[in-house]
Amino acid sequence: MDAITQVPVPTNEPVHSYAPGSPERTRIKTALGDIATNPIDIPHVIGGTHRHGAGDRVDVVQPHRHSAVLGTLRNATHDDASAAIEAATAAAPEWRALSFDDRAAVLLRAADLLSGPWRETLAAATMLGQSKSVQQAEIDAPCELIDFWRFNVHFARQILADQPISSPGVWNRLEYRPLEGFVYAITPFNFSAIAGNLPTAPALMGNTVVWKPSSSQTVAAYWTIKLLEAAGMPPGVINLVTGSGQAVSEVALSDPRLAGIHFTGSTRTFQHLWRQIGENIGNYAGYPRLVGETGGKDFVVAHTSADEDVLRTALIRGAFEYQGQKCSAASRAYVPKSLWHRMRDTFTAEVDALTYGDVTDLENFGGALIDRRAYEKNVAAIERARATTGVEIAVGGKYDDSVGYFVRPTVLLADDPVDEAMTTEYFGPILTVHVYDDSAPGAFADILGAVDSAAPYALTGAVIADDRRAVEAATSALRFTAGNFYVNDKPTGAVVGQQPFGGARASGTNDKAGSKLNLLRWVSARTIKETFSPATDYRYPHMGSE
Ligand SMILES: NC(=O)c1ccc[n+]([C@@H]2O[C@H](COP(=O)([O-])OP(=O)(O)OC[C@H]3O[C@@H](n4cnc5c(N)ncnc54)[C@H](O)[C@@H]3O)[C@@H](O)[C@H]2O)c1
Ligand SMILES: N[C@@H](CCC=O)C(=O)O
Repeated sequence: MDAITQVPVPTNEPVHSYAPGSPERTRIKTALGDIATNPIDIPHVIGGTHRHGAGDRVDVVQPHRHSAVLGTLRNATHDDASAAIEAATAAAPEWRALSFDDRAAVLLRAADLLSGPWRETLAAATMLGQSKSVQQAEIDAPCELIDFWRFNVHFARQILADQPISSPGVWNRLEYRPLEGFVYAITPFNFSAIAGNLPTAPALMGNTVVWKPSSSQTVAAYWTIKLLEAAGMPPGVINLVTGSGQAVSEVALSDPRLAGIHFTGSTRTFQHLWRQIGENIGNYAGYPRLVGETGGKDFVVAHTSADEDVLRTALIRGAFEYQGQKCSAASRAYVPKSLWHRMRDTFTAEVDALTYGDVTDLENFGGALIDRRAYEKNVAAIERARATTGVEIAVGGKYDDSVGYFVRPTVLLADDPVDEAMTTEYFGPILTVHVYDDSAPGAFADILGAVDSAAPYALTGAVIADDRRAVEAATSALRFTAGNFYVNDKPTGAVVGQQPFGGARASGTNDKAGSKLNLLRWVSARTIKETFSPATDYRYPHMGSE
């Protein structure tokens, strides 16, 4: 008989320190050596078969040492895309017929494997392939992905338990069916955890998936699918196709069976996909669910009462960890003049001292930008700032791509609160500060208005203030300016189960990855009403004669 089970109560995966002398430091060095010296011929994984398609070959390199090749992928062709969709379709009946517990067990086992023997493999692949410091890789590839897998199971169980009431003689039930068709997961370069979550969240809810990771993240993506196989994920449930995704979208977006897109990446790409789907809307069996978490121009606004050390730390960690390549990274700051005068020298000296370099040297704070395109975009932003009246480079502004795609942590000062540098996502280590005159009456309220209206995004933001009235004013004035709002903290580093993550406006559909809200997008509920004493006469009592 089927039991009503309870899934394990999740807790956040502890973050290892990798301090000198720690056992994890020894283990990660071994894993880094293994991955760096064994380049992979990366296959597509379709219906459980590892196959090398006929598409162009693309090298995946270490961004901080671009001569070092970690592997070679192939751009998926139309044939590869069709095969992946067919494999997902073929696997669907058996996968959705499995009990929730059976599906959940695959992800819980994957989480345990990642917490144990697979931990350093995924962390090292993320360090080398995406140029993350060991600390940044640790909070991503093992910890956040483990949390996604464990917490999603817990939240999914809550969804299944959410049932309607029943009146006497009736039993009402909600059946949480998977979507009819396949889900297309398209994932970004910057988080291996997001890459692992986007295909697995719909799979947990009973869907089968075509997964197209970012080319730059494909080494870690490959290890993720190997890990899922080791955890018992049946063939065809998640089908990995590599490369640019152009051909995959041409096939997937014109397939009537497309049931949903689970996307994280730039606003531009998501809008492109949305437009294509709009154009094809009459051709689908239903209305594809579109879930997209996209760009940001994330802010820190400081009040006159802000603690200088708190503000400095929030700015440095928020803007320059992972070279500013988090969608949540602080990239515009509003600092009162009275405070800026006191903190400028210490702040710029600390920024100047940040070390970016080869991430295998664990003493470094950060690494390089992901690729040449990102490097050139940030170099152009710096040179534009240098040439623009009213914009000053307070610190940084240097770059060098001879070995890796390195851009120094840079702080710009912009007189104009709507200068391009205050409104455009550069996705690199550039923080623009606007210093406002806090001696004028109503200055804080005015600056909150500027924060709200400057950029089209609404992803993350922070207020730094000790005066409670300022905290309240910012929380209220910026209600729609960020989907993740922080008080006296940096705007990055959301933890699954603690700060559900996502933003609105141009930043996405705000479906909060790693929460119940996201999982609900991957089910289509059926209401079942069963009547135990059905009516046998159509006439109502009021129809009787007096
Ligand atoms: N809001 C969030 O949760 C969040 C999280 C991480 C990153 N981001 C955003 O992601 C961006 C950086 O990531 P990126 O450079 O990987 O973004 P991107 O849009 O360039 O790429 C994202 C993914 O889309 C793929 N892609 C691009 N065109 C495609 C097409 N026509 N068909 C299929 N796939 C296609 C890419 O290959 C990649 O896998 C930033 O804007 C950042 O803010 C947002
Ligand atoms: N969830 C991450 C950001 C993900 C986007 O890149 C954070 O909160 O810093």
